[in-house]
Amino acid sequence: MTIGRLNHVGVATPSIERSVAIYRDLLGATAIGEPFDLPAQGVRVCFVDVPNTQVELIEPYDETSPIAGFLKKNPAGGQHHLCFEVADIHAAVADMKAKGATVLGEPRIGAHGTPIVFLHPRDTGGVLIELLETPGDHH
Ligand SMILES: CC[C@H](C(=O)O)C(=O)SCCNC(=O)CCNC(=O)[C@H](O)C(C)(C)COP(=O)(O)OP(=O)(O)OC[C@H]1O[C@@H](n2cnc3c(N)ncnc32)[C@H](O)[C@@H]1OP(=O)(O)O
Ligand SMILES: [Co+2]
Repeated sequence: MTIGRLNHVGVATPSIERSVAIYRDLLGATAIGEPFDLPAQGVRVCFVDVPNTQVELIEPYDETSPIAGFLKKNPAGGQHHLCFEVADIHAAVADMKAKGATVLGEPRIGAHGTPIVFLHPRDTGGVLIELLETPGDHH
């Protein structure tokens, strides 16, 4: 497996609305999508498009969200994960497992509508890594 393009940087926030105001008003972002719920993944999501990648703003969907613990430790929010594209998510999972990394759960459909999986931060130098099967084309 080889990681490819940095698809997005995940940023956890207690309030997508407040974070959108920061990226729009302070940082001058001009391509901010509409927030949307992803209950199956326990988050509300909003994409800030920048050249070559995206900031993926994520807010807990409810108290069972996988990012609830992170926000308890980091109440103001913060950098949460990096997402790299891979050609084949199943081959990537097999390769990661063969190399002894902990793959969290099974590949499932993420916010881009393609299969994703996460590697445990303990195997990746303390950085939560998401692998995403490359969408058909880059827009
Ligand atoms: C899928 C939709 C969307 C997309 O792109 O399509 C998303 O990206 S949604 C993103 C939210 N979903 C996930 O993050 C799913 C995968 N994450 C998990 O399963 C958990 O967050 C996990 C296992 C990484 C951590 O779970 P939790 O925080 O409940 O457990 P611990 O507090 O015990 O953490 C264990 C250990 O990991 C460290 N940790 C936790 N979160 C992070 C992080 N974001 N980056 C780096 N390190 C992290 C935590 O500090 C603990 O370390 P330790 O030294 O053991 O204290
Ligand atoms: Co993500």
